[in-house]
Amino acid sequence: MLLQFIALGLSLGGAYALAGQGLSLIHRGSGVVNFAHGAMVGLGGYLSIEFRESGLPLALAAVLAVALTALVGAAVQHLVMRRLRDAVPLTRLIATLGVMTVLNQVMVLRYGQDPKSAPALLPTHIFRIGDNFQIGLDRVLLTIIAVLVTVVLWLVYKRTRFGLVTAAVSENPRCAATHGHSPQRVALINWAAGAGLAGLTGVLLAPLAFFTPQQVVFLVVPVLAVALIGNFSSFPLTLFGGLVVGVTESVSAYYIDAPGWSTSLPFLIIMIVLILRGKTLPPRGQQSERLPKVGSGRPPLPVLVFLIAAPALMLTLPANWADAVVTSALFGLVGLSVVVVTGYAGQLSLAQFALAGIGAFASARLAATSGASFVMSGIFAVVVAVLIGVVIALSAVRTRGVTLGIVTLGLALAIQRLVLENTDYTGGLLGTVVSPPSLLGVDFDAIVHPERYAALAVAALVLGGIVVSNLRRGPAGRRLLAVRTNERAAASLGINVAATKLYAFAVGAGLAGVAGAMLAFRDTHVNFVQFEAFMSAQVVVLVVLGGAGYISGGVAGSLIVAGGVFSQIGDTIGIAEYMTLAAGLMLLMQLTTVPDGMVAPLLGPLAHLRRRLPRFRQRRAPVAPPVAQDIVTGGGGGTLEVRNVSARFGGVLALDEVSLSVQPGEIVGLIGANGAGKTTLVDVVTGYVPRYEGSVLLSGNAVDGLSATRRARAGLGRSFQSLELFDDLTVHENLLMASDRARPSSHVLDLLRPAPSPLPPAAAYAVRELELEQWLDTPAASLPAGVRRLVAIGRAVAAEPAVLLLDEPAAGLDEHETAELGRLLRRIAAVSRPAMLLIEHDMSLVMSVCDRVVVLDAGRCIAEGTAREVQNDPIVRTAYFGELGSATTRPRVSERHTT
Ligand SMILES: Nc1ncnc2c1ncn2[C@@H]1O[C@H](COP(=O)(O)OP(=O)(O)OP(=O)(O)O)[C@@H](O)[C@H]1O
Repeated sequence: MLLQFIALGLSLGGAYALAGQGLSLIHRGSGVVNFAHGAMVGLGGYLSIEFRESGLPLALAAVLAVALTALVGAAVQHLVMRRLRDAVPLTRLIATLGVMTVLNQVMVLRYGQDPKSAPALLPTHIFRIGDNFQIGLDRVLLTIIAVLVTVVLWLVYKRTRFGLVTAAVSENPRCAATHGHSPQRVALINWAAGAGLAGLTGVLLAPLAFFTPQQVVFLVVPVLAVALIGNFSSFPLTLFGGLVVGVTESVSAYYIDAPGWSTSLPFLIIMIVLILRGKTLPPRGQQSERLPKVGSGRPPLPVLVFLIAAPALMLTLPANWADAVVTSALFGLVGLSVVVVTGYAGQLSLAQFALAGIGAFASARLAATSGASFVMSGIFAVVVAVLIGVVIALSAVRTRGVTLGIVTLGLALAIQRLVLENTDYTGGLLGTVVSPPSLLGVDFDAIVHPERYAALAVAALVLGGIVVSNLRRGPAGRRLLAVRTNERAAASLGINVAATKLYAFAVGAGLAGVAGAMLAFRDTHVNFVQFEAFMSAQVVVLVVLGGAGYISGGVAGSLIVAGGVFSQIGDTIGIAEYMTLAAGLMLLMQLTTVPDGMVAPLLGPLAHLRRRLPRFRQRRAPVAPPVAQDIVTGGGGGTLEVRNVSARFGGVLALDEVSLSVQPGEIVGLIGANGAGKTTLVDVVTGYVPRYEGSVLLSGNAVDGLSATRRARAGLGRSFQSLELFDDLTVHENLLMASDRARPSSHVLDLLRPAPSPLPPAAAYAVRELELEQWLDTPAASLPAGVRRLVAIGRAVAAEPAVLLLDEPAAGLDEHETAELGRLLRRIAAVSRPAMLLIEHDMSLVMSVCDRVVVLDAGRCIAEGTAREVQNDPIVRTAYFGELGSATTRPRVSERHTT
């Protein structure tokens, strides 16, 4: 019997492998992870069914279906992806969600929701071995076709010129273009080939399975898992991955009775591997992705007035409109959760509607089993949704970007299949029966009083909006934006990146939980199938369409949702069923024209107007009076001691037994040629290179083993050679980040009322000394290069660290600015007395401010002394000033002292 399941798994695995190869081709040729791949498989299958039904011969129907799907793939590349070629991977991923929506809706409209299957295409002769084993020839052939396609692809991409050109384009499109290869042509061919393979998978699967438009789009989940095993590049590994996933799925169906486990298990295993393989902080040089612009979180006055009056207005609505308002308002709440998680914290979550499903499940089950009230059930929904949200967020701690999207979509599907579709848990086929809700003695039965329920839903949305607005304007929101913009810089200021992500998911899950509970109590028989994973992807599509960085963007998108307000309008003119299709198409157009969302062009000028009107000018606390004595380090200056530190990257020994110490109030220069190991030393000291030998001590206490965040909190401050400013934040906010410290209570209080944030004295001092006053309200992304550098220094100083490590702070500064910087460093050393390590190539600055200088060469410390001693040291002159040949064979300073 087990053998039978393995054989069935191999044929399923063949289909996964075939589709997985297509997904990999698209990624190879264009760098896009195509979330619409399942929909393309469905398209191929449905087309073959349609052609067969229209009387075309079997083979012709199959060939036409594959060719048309390939054409659709080429069209997606030509019409959408080509225009997004310079967009970040996340935007391109969201575009494929738009394509998924469009194809899904085309299938729904053309073929309906009922399951469909095709007549046999391949020979169906049955092989039997004994009583317990039988398999159809068509299934065997499916696996053989997958193997043959893999071999052909391997040969084409390894041995042909086209394969080489694709490899070159995927490695470096610009460089390939300069050699006369068109990246767009390569992408077009690979999209057509990849979609064609998806179509072929659909054609071969359609006779073996029943297709529904909703289910078939989620074939993308196992196929993504398969492509991940092949790392989106290796054909043999993708084949192997397909067969393994297919067999695991089939065999787990043999061993596990509970529904959903067989399809969820392989994916869950891969998720765990992905999460374990990930890193808590991205590596040096990894650029943060530019995400959509973020609004100020302040609602314009007329909108505020309308929102407060809105619940009262809802009481006058007729029943069908009230229903539409409930749908839009509650989707709006889930939309707000996407604004928090994706817009503010920059984490792509495709599981937000699944979290609403969890909220619905928890509240309805509690009410049904214990008779708990509507309010109690709602509170329980929030608690459970937050807990599950935090579990989902654990994946965001170690994965990011596209991978996180894959992981969260897989988890949404697992929640759907394991919990929400399991009738053992959900109260049988009738669903969970709950009593109509009432609040403060008022009946809110959505069937008897739909207008009251609409008022309640809108009130919940308004409250949700206020919570998100408070979040955006307070320190907690700044931390989310800091993490979204630059995780490394956030950690350098003591922000706990992992906790911040968990917090964003928790707040988002809370909002989604409320929406879920209210969606549940809308009916007396709660059916959880409405919370399918497809809707999680749909919510992201709608919110990105509206504007993921704006509260109004999250709400605007929800107006278009099926059954929502625009559907109701569409109903009156007979176009309601086309609304979701329209939303998908609009998203594809919007991403190429207004990538920040539909509300952005509206809110931009409003914000500009607000800045110009004195009454509404940004209300931020004034900069503190400029008194030098104000700069006080938290615990006074500290001592830095580096003992015999060695660090390597693969075969490169970047640091070789380096030892040095810096005393409170002392400025030590660290000089050396490019690649000498200076930045690596700063990375080691501040926790960015966690693996090293030797020891780092802060004021006598070893900090080895502590994370970058904990070292920053202990008093180790730094600046970055690449600055790593929070580009989405203003200069003022960048400086505030240095002093914001999250208290446990502030995580909740900030949601109720954002705390005022005056600039701390050290930051105010840096602002004055570095002449940054006029730039305080400018977003860091819009600053001139020199000012950016000054802000980076100001931010490091504003954190009032006990030890301050500055990595080439003067690079790019003019003479006047460098002199200012020198003066500032000396005054900080004299007044607040941190130990300062200054990496600098500008020797005049080093000579003028440093008490001592340490010279690194090829990872070794070769000299140490006063600036003048070092400058006159013949070994240093050889190694650094390049008077003679290489000095890599020179003894390190400790050896010189002992000889
Ligand atoms: N993440 C990494 N992976 C592999 N090698 C690395 C990595 N980071 C640094 N290196 C190598 O370690 C050595 C030291 O590099 P490091 O950037 O610390 O030098 P540096 O003195 O700061 O140079 P520069 O003045 O150019 O910044 C170099 O050979 C570099 O190529």
